[in-house]
Amino acid sequence: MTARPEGSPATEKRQTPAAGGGGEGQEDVVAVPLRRLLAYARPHAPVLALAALLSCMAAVVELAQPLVVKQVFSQLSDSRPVTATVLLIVGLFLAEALLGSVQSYLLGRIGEGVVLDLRTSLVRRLLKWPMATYARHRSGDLISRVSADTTAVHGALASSLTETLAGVLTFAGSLVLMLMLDPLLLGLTLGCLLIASVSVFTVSVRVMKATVEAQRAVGRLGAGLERVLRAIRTVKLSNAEEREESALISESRDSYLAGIRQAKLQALIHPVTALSVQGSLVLVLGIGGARVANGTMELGELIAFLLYLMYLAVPATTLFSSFTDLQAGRAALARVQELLDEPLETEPPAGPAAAPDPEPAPPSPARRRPSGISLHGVTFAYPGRDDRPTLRDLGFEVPELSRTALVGPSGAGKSTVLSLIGRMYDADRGAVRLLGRDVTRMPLKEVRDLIGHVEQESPVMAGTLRSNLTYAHPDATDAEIAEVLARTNLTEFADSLPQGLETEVGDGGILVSGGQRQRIAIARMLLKRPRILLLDEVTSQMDAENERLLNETLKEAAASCTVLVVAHRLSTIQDADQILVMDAGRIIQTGTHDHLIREPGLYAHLARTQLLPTAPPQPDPSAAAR
Ligand SMILES: Nc1ncnc2c1ncn2[C@@H]1O[C@H](COP(=O)(O)OP(=O)(O)OP(=O)(O)O)[C@@H](O)[C@H]1O
Repeated sequence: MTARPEGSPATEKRQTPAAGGGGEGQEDVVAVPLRRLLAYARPHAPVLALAALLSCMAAVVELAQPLVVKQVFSQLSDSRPVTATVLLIVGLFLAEALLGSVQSYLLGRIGEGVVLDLRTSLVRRLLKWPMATYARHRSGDLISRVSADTTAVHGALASSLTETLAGVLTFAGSLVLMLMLDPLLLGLTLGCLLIASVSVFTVSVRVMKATVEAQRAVGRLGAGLERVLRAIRTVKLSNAEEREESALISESRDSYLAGIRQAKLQALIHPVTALSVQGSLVLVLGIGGARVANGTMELGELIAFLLYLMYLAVPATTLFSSFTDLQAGRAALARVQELLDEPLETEPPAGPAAAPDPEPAPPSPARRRPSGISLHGVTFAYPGRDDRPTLRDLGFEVPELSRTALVGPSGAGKSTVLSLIGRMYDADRGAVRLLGRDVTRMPLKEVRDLIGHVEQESPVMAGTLRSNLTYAHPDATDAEIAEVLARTNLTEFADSLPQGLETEVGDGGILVSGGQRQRIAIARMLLKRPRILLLDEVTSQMDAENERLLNETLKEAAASCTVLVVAHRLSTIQDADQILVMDAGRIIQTGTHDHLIREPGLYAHLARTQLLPTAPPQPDPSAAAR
């Protein structure tokens, strides 16, 4: 498969506008509707209800306090004892503190629970996307959405939403009691708060935009870092550190600038709210004081009203700032939701196990055994390249328990054929069959259980040598491991490692050589004992001795499984049972090595260029076509 670093221009070109990770930032800010945010809190409804109940109780306790204070003033003016009433106030303070603390713990729990739910759903779905979807997203941005954006949702739910709930209760209660105390003073207070509300609403929309910009910039920073770290050798060998450094710093700066914009806007909210409350305080003091002086209002009433006004200040500030946090959380959830909405790999409809499909083409006279792998009329174009199919009406059969080689020039589509066999992609037309069954009618797990695919990049994952070897067969015994190590000439290597099989091989197999990496990847698939073994250019980094040994191993493997090997070096596949020659998405020649080197065509041409003995030179017929 042609190596395609994520985030390369080709993948960015196909990125949808809403994908969010790549150099966007100019598209409209999206936010999920509030009900969708609330839907995530639904599974925690019982705890939420308890928190709401405690909120109500705290609000009632808080709202009762000014009334009791008013009572103290009345008792004092009537020269009655106030001890019991003062004790009641202290009790109310303690009760409010206790209720507040339990409520805050419950809300924190709900927030964490929602984040856990979101991350669980994300992780479950992320690993089940079709390959084309991964190409549309950048890994670093995905990581940022799973970590940073879900945390922002936590902020919106745990603090904003729930603080809003508590704030609304105290706010509404205060308003009702203030109305009962003095409707005129309440009217003045509401006038001031209205001005604040309009300004806060205007600011909060801009805060949301700035938040989204900051989140996107963090996503791009993650994606950029991931891209650079993955290819750190190339970066160093290309002397590109400074270029990459300034690109990464520029992403950090974008995030910083958006963060500063956000901080500036949020900083406006507090003074606007405080000023409106202070403005109403001055008005109430002035007008209320005058009315107390002329005897139309009691001092206790004015003090109670002022206390309610102070109570109003806290929920008003909380409400206004929670509103902006809520907007930010909705925007973050939109980025998370976008990933959750991506479709998963398609499974066949559940039903009785599919019987082998009738083979459409009559078996070829040369076919001695049933097909291990067969492709019929397969046409396939990568997403976004519909006008240029990579495979065109391609067909071939690989008899079961045989060794077939697929050869052809670079870009002919060999790795793509292997991808279709493993259902990394589905054919646009035609059928891919494994052991007589259409892969699209088999459960994905079954397809992948049947197959052992050693990819061209022979990935070695961060972890120990043992974890790498047993990745596809976690229950492998030590004896089985020792056997495959011997078959892939890795025994000496494993013994030479400081902690043997338990030695860490580094992220991406950075601590092993290219040839060792390829042999580890092959050993991993041999340990799996698949019925179909696919090998994609897996000897490219091996020395001649290891290549010879591997060929022996593959010959042995063909006694128990069907082997399809993609190779550039024809010397490695001369004794294959069948050779398929591929060019521009089609099979153009089929036969054994001895047969093909005598036939004028691409194979003989390739053999000559690799200095293999051939029949007398023939013109290359495909050269004209290509
Ligand atoms: N994920 C992808 N998205 C889009 N195009 C792709 C993708 N992978 C491969 N291609 C394109 O499909 C064509 C065939 O690629 P493929 O990797 O199958 O060729 P190949 O014969 O295996 O080449 P090589 O011998 O160099 O590995 C190439 O033109 C390649 O650019």
